[in-house]
Amino acid sequence: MDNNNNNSSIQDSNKNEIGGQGDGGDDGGLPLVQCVARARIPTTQGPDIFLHLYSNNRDNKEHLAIVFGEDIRSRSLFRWRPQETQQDRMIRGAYIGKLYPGRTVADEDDRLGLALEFDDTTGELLASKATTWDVRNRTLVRIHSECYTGENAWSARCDCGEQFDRAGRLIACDHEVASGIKGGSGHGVIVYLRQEGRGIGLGEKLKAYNLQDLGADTVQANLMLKHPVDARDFSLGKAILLDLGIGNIRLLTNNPEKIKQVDHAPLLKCVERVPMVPIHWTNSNEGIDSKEIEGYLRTKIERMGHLLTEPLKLHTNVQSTEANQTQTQTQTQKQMNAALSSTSTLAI
Ligand SMILES: Nc1nc2c(ncn2[C@@H]2O[C@H](COP(=O)(O)OP(=O)(O)OP(=O)(O)O)[C@@H](O)[C@H]2O)c(=O)[nH]1
Ligand SMILES: [Zn+2]
Repeated sequence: MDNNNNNSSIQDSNKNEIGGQGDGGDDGGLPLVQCVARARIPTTQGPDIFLHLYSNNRDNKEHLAIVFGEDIRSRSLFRWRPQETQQDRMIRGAYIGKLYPGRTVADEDDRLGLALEFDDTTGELLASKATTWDVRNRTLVRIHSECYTGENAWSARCDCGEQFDRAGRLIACDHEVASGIKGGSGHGVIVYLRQEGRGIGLGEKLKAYNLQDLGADTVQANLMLKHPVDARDFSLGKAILLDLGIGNIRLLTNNPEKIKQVDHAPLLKCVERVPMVPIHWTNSNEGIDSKEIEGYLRTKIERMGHLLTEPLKLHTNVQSTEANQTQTQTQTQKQMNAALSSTSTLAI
């Protein structure tokens, strides 16, 4: 295909900075997302991944998609833009195959013998089986919420960093022997949403941690700070998945609310839940082991309905822990209520 001609015939496409969703179907009120740039990242773990950076019309945060599989293509990234050159497209990451020194054409990969095709009128990528992941495939997906402490500060208060690593390993492998889980065989997506602290931000999460050290659980701490238990919104994640041409999700989660929220019929369907069992539960020599994480998991199971069925191996006896917790929490609640009503020191 002569891509320069193609370019001139699609001047009307992509008039807006922010593009449409997925295969162009009804987006049912989802935010508009636009993949701004994509690049190949060779990893220390094995496979190359393709990092996608998104803008959107809901917030000004840089949400990300970590894509395993070169053929999972962002529709908004690949769509032809008026007047752009093949070099522009390669720089944005809208190329097939791999870049190499001296490459001049984005839409064709001579080495693979493959070429992308586009609608002459709209500039939309025409997804063919040879070049593009099929929207009907069941795709392993993790929708991950940012957690600075768990990902960068070696926190043993939560398992976010561990879950992030594990999601990548599961997507890369065919089959995880220890759990029997069928992997993604190199195809899948980790959507990385910038909703730190279940949406309350890092500063507020740190305050919540101090309340937890004073005896509150994660749910109580959020409520004491006058935040919802979970302030997250997964609609940006859905819009990103649709933009990537994903239709059937095998969702890595224990969170029933996430399963409910991710469905967006008829375009996006959670066809399977793949459990995220803490590594320490299956191998006591590995994974995070701390009394804080046990409290965190306990609260998830007992107060947030997370689908974790393994018995908790608490550092202390379950019943006495519950009794102690109730006592401490009552005390803390009283102290906190008093503090909240009499002074502004804990006000947000
Ligand atoms: N407010 C608050 N946020 C937390 C706390 N611990 C972890 N987080 C945040 O929780 C988010 C991770 O969500 P989780 O509820 O742990 O897990 P999930 O993603 O809902 O569920 P899974 O898919 O099963 O992992 C990240 O944004 C973390 O920053 C906490 O104690 N308080
Ligand atoms: Zn975390």
